[in-house]
Amino acid sequence: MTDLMATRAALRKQLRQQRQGLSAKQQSLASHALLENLQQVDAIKHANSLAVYLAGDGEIDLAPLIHWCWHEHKTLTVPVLHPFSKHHLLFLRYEPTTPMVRNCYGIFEPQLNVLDVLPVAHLDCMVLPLVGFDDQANRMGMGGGYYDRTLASWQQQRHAKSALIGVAHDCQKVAKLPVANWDVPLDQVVTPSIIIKNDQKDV
Ligand SMILES: Nc1nc2c(c(=O)[nH]1)N(C=O)[C@@H](CNc1ccc(C(=O)N[C@@H](CCC(=O)O)C(=O)O)cc1)CN2
Ligand SMILES: Nc1ncnc2c1ncn2[C@@H]1O[C@H](COP(=O)(O)OP(=O)(O)OP(=O)(O)O)[C@@H](O)[C@H]1O
Repeated sequence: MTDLMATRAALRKQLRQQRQGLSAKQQSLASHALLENLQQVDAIKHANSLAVYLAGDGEIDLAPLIHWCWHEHKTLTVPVLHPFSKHHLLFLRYEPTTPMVRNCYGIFEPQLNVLDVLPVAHLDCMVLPLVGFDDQANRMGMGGGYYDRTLASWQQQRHAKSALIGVAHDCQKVAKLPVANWDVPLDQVVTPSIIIKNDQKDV
């Protein structure tokens, strides 16, 4: 393992422990405050189709956002582990009645049905969970490279107005994240108390 990967792995472990240590009350307050901030973001307001996620591991809960999006008749998708292509994700339509199963990590995902797969190029906005971030909008995830691979292909196909928004608890912020050359920077990072815009991008 390179020094960079070892540093990232140590930081990942520490930040995951931090978010796992939040109480149910802190989680609930955070998820509602996050919704208030996300509702200020143009890319969320104007998106017709979004990718979200179903929280586990102390991740900030998107349930309030999900219910608001359904109320607004936005199309939602969530990630599903690809059945054949290792470390790749599919994005499947997610509605209140969608039959759900647990994947090998214990995370709920829609039961696989090819008719429900939405190509990533069709998504207006991707809201992804962060393990860590910095004020340059660099990201670190769970380390499986699932979002890295998804974002590499999304980057090539995305339409001009699409947006990449990372969300996290405030305690996931670090001064400077060691970045890898395959990392795709976020357009914005939103937490319960801050909205960081990436200066390098026109958002
Ligand atoms: N809510 C949510 N859904 C998501 C992701 C995510 O980060 N959050 N993913 C984002 O990528 C994908 C799943 N990726 C994951 C990658 C690693 C682990 C994990 O717990 N790894 C264990 C090792 C497990 C093992 O070896 O089998 C660990 O690190 O402790 C979980 C999910 C797709 N869905
Ligand atoms: N575009 C890509 N194609 C193939 N492999 C990749 C790509 N991007 C990343 N990887 C691999 O995936 C792993 C991801 O490690 P990294 O530290 O970037 O995780 P991460 O930032 O937590 O990402 P993720 O949220 O996607 O899990 C690395 O081993 C890397 O070699």
